[in-house]
Amino acid sequence: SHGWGYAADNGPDTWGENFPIANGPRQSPIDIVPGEAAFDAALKALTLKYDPSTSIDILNNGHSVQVTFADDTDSSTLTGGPISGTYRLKQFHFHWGASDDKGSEHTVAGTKYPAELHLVHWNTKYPSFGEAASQSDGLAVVGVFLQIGADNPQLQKLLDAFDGIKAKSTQTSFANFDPTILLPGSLDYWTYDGSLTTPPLLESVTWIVCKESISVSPGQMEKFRNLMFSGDGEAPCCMVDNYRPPQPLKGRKVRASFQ
Ligand SMILES: CC#CCNS(=O)(=O)c1cc(S(N)(=O)=O)ccc1C(=O)O
Ligand SMILES: [Zn+2]
Repeated sequence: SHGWGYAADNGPDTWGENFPIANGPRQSPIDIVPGEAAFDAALKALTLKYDPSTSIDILNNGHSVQVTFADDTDSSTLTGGPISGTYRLKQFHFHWGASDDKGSEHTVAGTKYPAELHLVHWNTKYPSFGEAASQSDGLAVVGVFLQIGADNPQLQKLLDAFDGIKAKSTQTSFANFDPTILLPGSLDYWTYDGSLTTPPLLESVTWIVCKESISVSPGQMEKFRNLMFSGDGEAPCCMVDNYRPPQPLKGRKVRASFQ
């Protein structure tokens, strides 16, 4: 099997072969230890302003399920928080496990959540996402943990679209979706300097991880697990455990926006 993935022969432990930055100084995800995160009163509140008309399609890209947004204007943006300037929403996607005891990328004092949502934004001081992705302040990803609980009706429209994108490299239109409905009630967050958690693992991400999680039911988790890493006509392989484990902190400080 060529190309990176999450299996034994192409998973996170092998990524350093083609992407040596995998062993770099600011890799993600990390284990967040609340007791070691310093409250920083200078951190601003997050301002997330999303225009549902910018949602375009939902895609199974062979690594995750992703909803892509039009990012040619400042219609859906992230401002405030630990960042300066305006970052545009490009896409959101998830990471999850084969069972409810794992699946998130970030962990909190060693605790794994069953899934984690990532909303990817890029700094408009750069001309494009691709250009921003290679800059140390180019990207900002908001992470939200999903924890097992009651059915989450806000996820339902997303989950209902999964039947049409079961196989790798399939997509369907996905209009008028407002990702705000996926956010927790509190936007208290931890923040640190990190990287993409998939190849090319670029060290260009300001991570903003929400302290409060959103709920997902066991039945809803099964819908994520029915997606496939494999394409039509390939040996079927369920899309599960598409998460990178926590990476060394290497002296980085994690700050908290809350006391
Ligand atoms: C150049 C380049 C790049 C990365 N693209 S991404 O930021 O949308 C992204 C970000 C992340 S994550 N987990 O780092 O937010 C995962 C996957 C993707 C993706 O390509 O699908
Ligand atoms: Zn991600």
